[in-house]
Amino acid sequence: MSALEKIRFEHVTKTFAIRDETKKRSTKTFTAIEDINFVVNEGEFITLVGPSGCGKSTLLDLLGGLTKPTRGRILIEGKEITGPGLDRGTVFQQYALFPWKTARGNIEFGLEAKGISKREWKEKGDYYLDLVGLIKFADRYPHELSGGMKQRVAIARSLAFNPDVLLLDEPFAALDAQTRETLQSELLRIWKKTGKTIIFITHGIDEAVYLGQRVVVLSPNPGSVRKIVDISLKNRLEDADIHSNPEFVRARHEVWSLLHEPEFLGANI
Ligand SMILES: Nc1ncnc2c1ncn2[C@@H]1O[C@H](COP(=O)(O)OP(=O)(O)OP(=O)(O)O)[C@@H](O)[C@H]1O
Repeated sequence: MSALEKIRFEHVTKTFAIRDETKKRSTKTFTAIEDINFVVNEGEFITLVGPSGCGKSTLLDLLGGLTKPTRGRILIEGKEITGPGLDRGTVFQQYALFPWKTARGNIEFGLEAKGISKREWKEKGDYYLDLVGLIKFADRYPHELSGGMKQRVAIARSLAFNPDVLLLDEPFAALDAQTRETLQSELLRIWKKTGKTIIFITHGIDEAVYLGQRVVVLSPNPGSVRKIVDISLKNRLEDADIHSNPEFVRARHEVWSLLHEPEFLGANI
C-alpha cells in the first residue's frame, strides 16, 4: 500500500438473488457489478459516472458498509470495510434532514454521541455553518430553507463528524441548474479547504469532469470500470468560463464518447 492510498477496490463483485420468471418460486443470480478494481488516493476528488443501472448506488452502499461484496473487498487505509463507520460520511440526493431540528441542530446532531462537550458542539456548528455560507440561517428549520440550502446543511452535517471520506450520491440532482453550479463550486472550495477524500456519484458528464480529478466511467450489464479518465484542469474555481477551457472540452468529449460508444457500435447505420 502506498502512503497516498486511501481506498482500494479489489475485485469487487456484487450479485443479488432475483426472481426467476421462467420457473415458479425459484430465484436466479443477477450480477450488479463485476470485478471492480481501482485505488483512490488520500485527498483525491473522484467522480463516478455511468448510465442508469450500472451499479453506482450499489458501489456506494458497499463503500458505506451497508452491504457486503459477494466477492472481493474494499479497503480503507488497508482495513477491510465490514460495516458502517464514522470514518465515512454520506450525502444523498434527498436531503435527509431532521425536519424538527434547525440548520444548526441538524449539523450538531450526533456530536454529542461522539463525546464532544456542548461548548465544542457550538464551535463546530458555527464553523460548519460558516463553511457552507449559512451562518445567518442557523435557526431556520428545513422547510424554511431552499433546496440548495438544505443540501448545504446536509454537507455540513456530514463534515461535522470529521469523516476521512465523504461519499456523495447525486447530491445536486434535484436542484435547478444555477443552484447546482453554485454548489459545485462551493463543494470544490470546501474540498480544497478540508482536504477530504471525496467520492461523488453523478449522471452528469459536465459535473463529473468539472469536479473530478479523475472520472471513473462505468459501463453496465454488469457494472464495471470502462476507463478512468484523468482530468488535468487547473484553476477550476478561478476560470469563469471553465466549460470553454480546451482541457474541459477534451475531457468532456472523452467521457461522452466512452458512455455513448456502445450505442454507436450497436447501431445499424
Ligand atoms: N437489492 C437488489 N436486488 C436486486 N437487484 C438489485 C438490487 N439493488 C440493485 N439491483 C440491481 O443492480 C443494478 C445496479 O443498481 P444501482 O441502483 O446500483 O444502479 P445505479 O447505477 O445507481 O442506477 P441509477 O443511476 O438509476 O440510480 C440494477 O440493475 C438494479 O436493478
